[in-house]
Amino acid sequence: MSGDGDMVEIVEVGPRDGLQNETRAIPVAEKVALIDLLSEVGFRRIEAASFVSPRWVPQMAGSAEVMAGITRKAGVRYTALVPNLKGAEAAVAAAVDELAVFASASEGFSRANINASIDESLARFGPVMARAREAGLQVRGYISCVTDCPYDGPVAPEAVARVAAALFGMGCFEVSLGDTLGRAVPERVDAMLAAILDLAEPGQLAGHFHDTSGRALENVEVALGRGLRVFDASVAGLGGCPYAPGAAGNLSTGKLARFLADRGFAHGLNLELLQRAEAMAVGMREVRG
Ligand SMILES: CC(C)(COP(=O)([O-])OP(=O)([O-])OC[C@H]1O[C@@H](n2cnc3c(N)ncnc32)[C@H](O)[C@@H]1OP(=O)([O-])[O-])[C@@H](O)C(=O)NCCC(=O)NCCSC(=O)C[C@@](C)(O)CC(=O)[O-]
Repeated sequence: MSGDGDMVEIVEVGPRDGLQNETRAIPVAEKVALIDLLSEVGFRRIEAASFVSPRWVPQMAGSAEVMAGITRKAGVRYTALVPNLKGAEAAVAAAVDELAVFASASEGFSRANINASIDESLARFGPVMARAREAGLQVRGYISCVTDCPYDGPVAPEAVARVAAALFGMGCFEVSLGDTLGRAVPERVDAMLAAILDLAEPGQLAGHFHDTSGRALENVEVALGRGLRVFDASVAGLGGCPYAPGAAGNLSTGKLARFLADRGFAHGLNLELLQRAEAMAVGMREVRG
């Protein structure tokens, strides 16, 4: 398809979704340096942190220090993931610009990732939404395992639609649809999107594809065809998920930007600066083994 100059927003999630999966702790100063460089690239949103239990995801401990250390660039929103009110309080105290809550379309992953059923997790988000409203912050919703779950197998589009309806119902301004395992095939992504688009506009959705099977760009293509214009990606393809065994990195930001440009979409990123950030991210991964 041809983009005819249409703008697509790439949300950079590497500092969170990428670095959360590295095997050894990365010093705050390195995270800050990466985010500061990414801030120059042209992103409107950078997912910089997550306020989750450090026992569950030790790699994200120090998120408050990261937020305090970065040099905020005008026009960039620095966002953070929160699983509950405790996380929301910490994120608000750290002056994040946008929150993200995360649920799963499958019970197995929900239990493994946040020690709660899907309904329990949704119930926890009520107080998060109230706190966000009080702080004047918008909240993004994530749904994991939108086609496949590492524990439960294939996931029905209706299961994803049910969680999406709940997230929109509580006030999320956008829902990001996550192929957590990176094994989604375009046909099933299309069927899933068809179900969600019965209850939401394309402009309320984002695509979040991991690239385990190397088909993330095909899935982006399907989503572009369905009208989506926001996609998450990770610098140098950092990433995975600590609670999704076998999941490889996120779709690489550079790969996505080139793919979009080739199809006539605008993305607003400075590719030279992105390459510098990619080199830094690759260096962080190599140094950390
Ligand atoms: C949800 C919990 C906390 C439940 O974990 P739990 O053990 O059931 O929670 P709990 O309420 O019993 O609390 C246990 C301890 O954690 C503390 N705690 C409780 N909440 C927080 C908090 N917010 N921040 C800091 N600490 C917290 C709490 O205070 C307590 O501390 P203790 O008294 O024992 O010292 C835990 O399971 C958790 O943090 N899970 C996060 C898992 C995670 O971050 N996974 C990766 C992100 S999701 C993802 O990557 C997918 C996505 C979004 O990218 C999209 C896709 O690709 O699919």
